[in-house]
Amino acid sequence: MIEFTNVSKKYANGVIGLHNINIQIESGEFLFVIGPSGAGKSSFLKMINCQEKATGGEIKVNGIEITRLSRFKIPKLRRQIGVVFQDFKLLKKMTVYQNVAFALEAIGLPKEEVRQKALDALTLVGLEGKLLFYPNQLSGGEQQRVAIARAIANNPDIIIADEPTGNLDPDNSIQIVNILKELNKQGKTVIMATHDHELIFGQDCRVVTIDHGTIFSDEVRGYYENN
Ligand SMILES: Nc1ncnc2c1ncn2[C@@H]1O[C@H](COP(=O)(O)OP(=O)(O)OP(=O)(O)O)[C@@H](O)[C@H]1O
Repeated sequence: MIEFTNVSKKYANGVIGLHNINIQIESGEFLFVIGPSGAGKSSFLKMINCQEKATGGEIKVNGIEITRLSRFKIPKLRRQIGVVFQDFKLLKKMTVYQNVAFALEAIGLPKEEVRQKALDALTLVGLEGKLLFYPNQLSGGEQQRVAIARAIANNPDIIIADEPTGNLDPDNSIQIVNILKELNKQGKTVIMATHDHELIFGQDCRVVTIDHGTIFSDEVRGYYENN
């Protein structure tokens, strides 16, 4: 479970990114986070893996209070959380396989486990036939699928996706959401920020709207039922 209690984020330059956020996200939920540009969606996601630290309030992830976590304990938290970004963040000089394997090697897994986990993750996203391709030989949708494989390869409980479809056309966007929904069916908590209202129409999921750094609405099935 992820639990925010009175969470605020004031950046060093004085800008308020988040103000008094209270929310509980159960394990196994699929949550869309929507809101206009600058609303605080990325700030909200960055709190969960300590990419940014809250300046007020408390955040618990699977029972652990993370706002005052020492920097030595952050890697352990991050191993529970897979992150997917809008711009894929793939390493250009590495193949599809190497991009996923590299992330697993970096946490010190043995070679055989790296191989198995990388192949399993790439198979799950349908890229087992493109292991030796380089990112610039792939479509945007395929590149994002590599990034998802990298995020899930070590079997995290939680997936955070910050505008993962922001650079993709509608068909590829749907495909990415379908992969995230499949991962959610397998038990993972998925939190996805998006600008794209069209994409979430008809999706039977909880939708949280953030505006001016606060939670403006939190609809368990509202979007689905009203649209
Ligand atoms: N590192 C930072 N330093 C200072 N201000 C920041 C920083 N990161 C974000 N902000 C500010 O915090 C507010 C919320 O930004 P955030 O990136 O969380 O919004 P967002 O909803 O994700 O926007 P977008 O949809 O455009 O990505 C904005 O006013 C932004 O300028």
